[in-house]
Amino acid sequence: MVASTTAVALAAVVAGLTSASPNAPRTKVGTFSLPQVRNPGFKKHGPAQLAKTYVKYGASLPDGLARTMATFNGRFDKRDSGSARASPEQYDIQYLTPVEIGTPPQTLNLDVDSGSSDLWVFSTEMPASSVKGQAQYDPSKSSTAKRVQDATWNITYGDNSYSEGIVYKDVVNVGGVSFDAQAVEAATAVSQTFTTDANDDGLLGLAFSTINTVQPSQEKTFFDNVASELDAALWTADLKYHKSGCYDFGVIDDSKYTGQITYTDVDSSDGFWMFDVSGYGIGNNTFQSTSFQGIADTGTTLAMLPAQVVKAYYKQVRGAKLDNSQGGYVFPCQANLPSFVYGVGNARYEIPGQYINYAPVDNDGTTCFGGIQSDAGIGFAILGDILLKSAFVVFDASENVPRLGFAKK
Ligand SMILES: O=C(c1ccc(-c2ccco2)nc1O)N(Cc1ccccn1)C1CC1
Repeated sequence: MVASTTAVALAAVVAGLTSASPNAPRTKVGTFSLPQVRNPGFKKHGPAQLAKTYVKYGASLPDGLARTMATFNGRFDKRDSGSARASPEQYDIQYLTPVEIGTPPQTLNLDVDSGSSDLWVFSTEMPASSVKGQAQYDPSKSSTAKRVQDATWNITYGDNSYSEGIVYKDVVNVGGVSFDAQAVEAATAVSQTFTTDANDDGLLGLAFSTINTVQPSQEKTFFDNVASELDAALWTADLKYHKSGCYDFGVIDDSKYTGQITYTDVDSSDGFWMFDVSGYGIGNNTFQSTSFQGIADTGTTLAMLPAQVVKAYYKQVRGAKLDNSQGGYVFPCQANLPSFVYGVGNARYEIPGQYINYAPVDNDGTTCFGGIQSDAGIGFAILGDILLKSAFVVFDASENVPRLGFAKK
């Protein structure tokens, strides 16, 4: 998570889930074929398959089988998937997604962040002076909130923003997918960068639970808690340039991308969705097959790439310069920016030059800040929103080795 400067958010509207009415008139369809696709989330389970057969033919379950199924406390009940809107703040600094917490539900707009693993929220447990317009989680108004005694958390992000607090377990619903004992990390203090972002009510971390900061007992991310109930243990990000996108859970919506999804293995040993970028290209110049490690981070606004790559990019931009007072490369706002191509395996994905003109740094819009900046000092590249919004991205934890999928759209 590293948002950058000023932010004015759009009100987030929950993307309603629609489904065809079961009583819709049946039209004669003649013949149709349903290509069989492997369900990536299918888990072989003999008793469940046998139980489904008994239920399908209306037979009652034999006692032993009924007991076996009962031990799975509904784990084999209706499978699940969900969809939640991701609304951009000004300059797409970050995307906010409505999340319902507690009973009755309290809706907070959270920054879905694949670069961190804490679900933390502005709360009534923090001083009023730190709250400037954000919605606050009030556990005293939730009949299902339970304090996790002696649990605390604190997290510092790459832009030196930080937050800390205490922990409750409560019901959390994201786009229709619900978990009834999610660790909700109620802030007791946040840095000024969070206080000044009036529309961001907290973060929903979707990196790996190994870097969750709750102590003394680490907590699981929302995704890790619901993964076993989803039709497939994956979620997808369809972020867009200057308009609302969508996070889906448990399903790959084939209407949201074109062509094939290219998958690449993830090294989650640092807790991030880290993978190998296979190379890069600038505009129509030859693709450079020089690979580097990067993480897919929906919570970081910009694309932080190896210094040599960034230098080569801005060499193609007349008037571009590294301005340390601004904290990175700037250029004349009228500059005609080349596109940037990144490789995943043999696939190539293009970021239009327009996406790389991030925002003006001055009031008269003369000088603009680049959407591609150097990853110097971080230790790996960060493929943030500037880059992710040019693709449909699958965060897939359905197999032993997690993987990322990228597709054009
Ligand atoms: O802000 C974070 C970030 C996220 C989570 C944690 C963390 C510490 C403990 C648990 O999670 N620490 C970070 O620093 N960026 C982005 C970034 C950008 C620029 C410089 C450094 N980083 C992590 C994803 C890479």
